[in-house]
Amino acid sequence: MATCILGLLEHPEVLKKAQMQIDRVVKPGHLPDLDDQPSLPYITAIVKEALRWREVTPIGGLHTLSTDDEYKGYRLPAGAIVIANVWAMLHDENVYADPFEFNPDRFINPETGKIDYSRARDPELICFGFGRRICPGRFMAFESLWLLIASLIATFDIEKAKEKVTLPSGEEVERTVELTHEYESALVS
Ligand code: HEM
Repeated sequence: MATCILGLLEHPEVLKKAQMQIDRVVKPGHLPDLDDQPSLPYITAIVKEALRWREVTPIGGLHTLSTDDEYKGYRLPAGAIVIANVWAMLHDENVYADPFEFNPDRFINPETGKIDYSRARDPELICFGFGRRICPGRFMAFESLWLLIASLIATFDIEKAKEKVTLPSGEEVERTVELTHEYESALVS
């Protein structure tokens, strides 16, 4: 959620586009629900991009090999610890153009406006781990995030917090609070 708010804070045009899609699809006075998901691909793209851009588990889970293995000519003995570099996979510029940009449009086909993973791989295939020990909570996690983010976008504007400051000259000015790791944002209903 925090990642998503940060991305929307830095990209007001993404927030506007998402709000316009919600306004077109969801009846006035209602919040988006999971039945609306197929008609709200831009919200889905925002959630996917949040999961990719600042992934929750950059090095996934640690696993131990139960038998000897080989990968690209490297011998991997039983007992070795294997760590999947999820961060590198989700920031590979061969798969995600401009990987450090928060850009949900990478998952949208410009012609159809629908979700399209042919230009950028679905981050869900990576960020929840792999194989037998893949995250069993991934469906619940994705749907909950989707509902939260869709509801947030439907009901609030997200802007940088503003503060009033008195300069040494006595003049009062309004400035935006800068983004740091302790960033602040303002939700405006
Ligand atoms: C955005 C949210 C989440 C992310 C990014 C995430 C990611 C992950 C990752 C990367 C693993 C390790 C997979 C591996 O070892 O290869 C994992 C394991 C696990 N996750 Fe999640 N998870 C999320 C939410 C949840 C939720 C909501 C639940 C439960 C309701 C959950 C339950 C579990 C459990 C039980 C494991 C251990 C599975 C095992 O070792 O067999 N996760 N998760």
